[in-house]
Amino acid sequence: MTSLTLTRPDDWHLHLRDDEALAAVVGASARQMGRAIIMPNLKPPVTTTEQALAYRERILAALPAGSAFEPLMTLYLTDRTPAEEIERAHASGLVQAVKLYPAGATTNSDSGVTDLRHCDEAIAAMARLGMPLLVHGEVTDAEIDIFDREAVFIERVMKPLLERHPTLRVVFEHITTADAAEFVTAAPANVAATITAHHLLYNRNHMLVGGIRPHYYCLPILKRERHRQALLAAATSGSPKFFLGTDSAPHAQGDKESACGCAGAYTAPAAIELYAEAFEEAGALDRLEGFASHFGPDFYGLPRNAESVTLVREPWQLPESLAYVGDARIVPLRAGETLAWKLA
Ligand SMILES: NC(=O)N[C@@H](CC(=O)O)C(=O)O
Ligand SMILES: [Zn+2]
Ligand SMILES: [Zn+2]
Repeated sequence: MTSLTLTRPDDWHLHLRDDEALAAVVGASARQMGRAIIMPNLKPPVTTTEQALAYRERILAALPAGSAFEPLMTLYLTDRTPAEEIERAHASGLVQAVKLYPAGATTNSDSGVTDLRHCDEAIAAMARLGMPLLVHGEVTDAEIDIFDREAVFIERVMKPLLERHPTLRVVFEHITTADAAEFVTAAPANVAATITAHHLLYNRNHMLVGGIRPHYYCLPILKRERHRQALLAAATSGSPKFFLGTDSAPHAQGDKESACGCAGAYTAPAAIELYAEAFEEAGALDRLEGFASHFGPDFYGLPRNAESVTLVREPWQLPESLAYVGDARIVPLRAGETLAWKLA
């Protein structure tokens, strides 16, 4: 196959940051994606509808001229989010979902939830309104090994949550383990998952063998090869429960290449190309469109995009780095390397 035309994809999990960083990165996603679910982990986090709508305006203002990219906004759930805030968010028509970060789980998650039982009223409102809860699924207990945090989360948090709120629509974000893929597959239709391109392409050896590669460090951390294989099988299965979410998470080069480097892989500049590479490896390029362009809007109850995009088999080199904030640069995943597919 030398070219592949598909309905324009959407990104159901994206970090765009704010201010200068937003201006530097938004164009990369807008070039590829029709819409994206925008993560609310700013500093301070986006916890109210008013903040989400103001953030949306800043995103729209930062878009390249003529772009039709649509930011779909989210609220950051805290221990104190009132049910009325969920109702306001839903009524706005512009806030699509609410994000659960366990406190301390990842970048800018200090205001995250300490105990989900504090959020029962907000979550009951979401279940009633059909608003999805997007979950960063890792426990944060110091004694749990970083490679086990997702699997333990399923038992300790995800299962009890769905027992208390069986009709809640849940997206298990950026899944990284066979355990999560199996859990989502077995769950009822109100439970789905996003999968990143980097978790489909890489295992922990890519990050750690022959030297530590900070641009492969993200959360949840890359796992063993058998988990990557399970994710690839889920993504290419044709199941509508699994759809595209890049988790493209920009950090300045110096914040990644550091003695204490930030978590997050910047994949937006070549997102669909990276997914195409993963699907091709699995011999499933014909399943890419469902995963990238159909199942996400179907789950969110939104129309599929009307436009299409074309990928061509044409080797091209990703830049070593790109302009970011001030003098700082940002290093995209696979910087300086050659990719097989190119968005026409
Ligand atoms: N994925 C990451 O490693 N980092 C994300 C946060 C997140 O999605 O957990 C970020 O905001 O930098
Ligand atoms: Zn996350
Ligand atoms: Zn994320």
